Amino acid sequence: MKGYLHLEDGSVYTGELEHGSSKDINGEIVFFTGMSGYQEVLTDPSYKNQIVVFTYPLIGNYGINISDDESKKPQVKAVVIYECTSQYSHYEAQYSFKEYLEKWNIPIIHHIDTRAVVKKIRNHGSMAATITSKSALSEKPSTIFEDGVFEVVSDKLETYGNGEKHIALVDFGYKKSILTSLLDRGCKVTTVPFKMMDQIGDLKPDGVLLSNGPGDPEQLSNYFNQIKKVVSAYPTLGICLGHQLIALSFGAKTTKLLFGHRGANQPVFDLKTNKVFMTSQNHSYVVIKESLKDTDLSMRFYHINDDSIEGLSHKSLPVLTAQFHPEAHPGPSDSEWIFDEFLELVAVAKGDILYV
Ligand SMILES: NC(=O)CC[C@H](N)C(=O)O
Repeated sequence: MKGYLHLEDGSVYTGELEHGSSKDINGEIVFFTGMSGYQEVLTDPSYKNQIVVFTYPLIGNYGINISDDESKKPQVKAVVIYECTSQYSHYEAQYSFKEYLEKWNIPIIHHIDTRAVVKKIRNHGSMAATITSKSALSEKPSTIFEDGVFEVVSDKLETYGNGEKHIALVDFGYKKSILTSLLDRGCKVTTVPFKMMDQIGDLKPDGVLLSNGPGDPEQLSNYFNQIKKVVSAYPTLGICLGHQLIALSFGAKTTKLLFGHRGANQPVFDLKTNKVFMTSQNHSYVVIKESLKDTDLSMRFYHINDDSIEGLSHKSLPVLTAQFHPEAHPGPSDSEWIFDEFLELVAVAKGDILYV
């Protein structure tokens, strides 16, 4: 069926719509630049309710398997691609890209000029978009988006592994790879829905990890006091949304980037080692540098392309934060050592080692 992608600025792109429902699909449109990793992107809860444009022009060629999901189902609202192949080839693949999204009733609009769409987003900023079978709309795409974070979080605590170090993983929509990164390092992990953070004390964890998650971190302002208490009490790692929430809870401010960082080759500078490494990223919001001035936080990492903050440390507490994704999936594993550094902070606090 012929389909149309309408952007907030009035531009319209024509393509082929697969499994579009009679309802128009509305959401924030963002783009991902990695050449592979589409399955992880589809299932990353941080993309909840977003319409994702894949810049790589051929999507689906290695199908969808049962092990690379980052959560139990696709989270994106819709996808925009150039060519979507049904002919996949991979020994682990179980479905084609189309079959998988059809199963979950998620629309694909393909044969869209994705280069033109991405250029538009880069100049204008991420916008609201509507995908529909109608060539003209009576109203502009709505800029009111659902608060995804309340939809992606489980309602109970769950414990995995039986390692010696016990980590409370505060769930704002965590990616499975964050959990496996801790389990692979011999930790016992209890996932704690953010609404149940008051139960962390009972767990007596050795450390806390604040996860990634969708939406504007400011929407969680009711939790800032509680987050500050938790972070002040345990060695902590914050990843992406978790990093932003730590910054806000300690008095810094965040803002929205023009079009965000979403891809697998984002270069980051580490002020501690004076080294650059490649990272996987997926975020729109960033911590404002000047807002750190009156806080006890300082910049540890920054993005080489636009100088934005990519991670923080605390002047006296064992706290480390990363705006990028050390668990990768998709993307390079160059920053996996962030988990090791966090577990060293945990070991020092436990008295297992003297200092990092
Ligand atoms: N991956 C994430 O945790 C994303 C954080 C936040 N939702 C943002 O877009 O900036």
